[in-house]
Amino acid sequence: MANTPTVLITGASTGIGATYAERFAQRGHDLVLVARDITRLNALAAKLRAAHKVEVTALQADLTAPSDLSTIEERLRDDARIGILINNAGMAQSGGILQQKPESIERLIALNITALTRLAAAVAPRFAQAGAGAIVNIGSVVGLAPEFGMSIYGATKAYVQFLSQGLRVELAPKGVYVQAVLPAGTRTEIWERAGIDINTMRDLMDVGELVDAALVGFDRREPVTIPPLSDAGRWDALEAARQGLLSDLHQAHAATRYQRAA
Ligand SMILES: NC(=O)C1=CN([C@@H]2O[C@H](COP(=O)(O)OP(=O)(O)OC[C@H]3O[C@@H](n4cnc5c(N)ncnc54)[C@H](OP(=O)(O)O)[C@@H]3O)[C@@H](O)[C@H]2O)C=CC1
Ligand SMILES: CC(=O)[C@H](N)C(=O)O
Repeated sequence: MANTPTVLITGASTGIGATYAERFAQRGHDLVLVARDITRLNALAAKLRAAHKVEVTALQADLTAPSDLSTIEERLRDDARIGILINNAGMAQSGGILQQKPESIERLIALNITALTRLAAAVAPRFAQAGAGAIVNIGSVVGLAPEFGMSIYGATKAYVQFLSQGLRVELAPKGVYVQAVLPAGTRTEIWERAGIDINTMRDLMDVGELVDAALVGFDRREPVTIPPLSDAGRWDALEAARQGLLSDLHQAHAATRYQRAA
């Protein structure tokens, strides 16, 4: 695989995805940009070609639409130049489960879970075969916090984190790098799209700062990168507690505390 492989970025028309596109173009990577708004994608592609002399392909796709998703899967399977997947496209919802309609739940899961998983699964065999490649999945700190009251969105992001950690276990021995990035609130259009007034949000991170931090983690080959977390030991402690709990599970018998007194 090339030293500067082509990067396929989903949700690249704005926000975190568009910023990844700029940063990878600055590094000299050719790009494949995916989103629904082809006008915005074409404008970004033209700007990046002119500024950085890289090849940029814009692909219009609604990743919740089965035929569009299949097209992007095919591209990931077949285009051997693509060596990095930034699985970024995602959406949020305002409110908890009592506020959601079946269609909006369906769409959220289709984009945040199904599309992200299928794209990773499409590219993984080729990367594993090549013994190289990187899959970056954008989760959220909301996936760590059921307390935030965004249960469905948070659950999709907890899934992204679990999937990323699992894929790392499966694919790292085959030379494939998998990173989960967990941003906290970041200044992008996601808030407005979810019907949340951005002016009600305090302390949002600038999107450039977020992506630059995520790329520090990428360059270090971190499994999980949490840009707003100062003390890395906090994450390590959480992981150690989880591992400790696993080692205390005994499958053959219910724990004594669940056994009825005879
Ligand atoms: N901003 C934040 O506070 C945080 C964001 N995140 C995560 O980061 C990721 C990016 O978010 P952010 O940049 O903020 O969001 P934005 O809303 O700014 O951008 C979302 C991107 O995804 C694309 N997109 C949305 N729906 C679809 C679809 N059905 N098919 C294809 N592309 C789609 C949009 O393009 P188009 O409309 O052209 O299709 C756009 O390019 C998401 O996964 C989000 O959950 C995580 C934590 C915090
Ligand atoms: C809307 C949100 O909650 C945000 N995208 C996040 O994940 O923090």
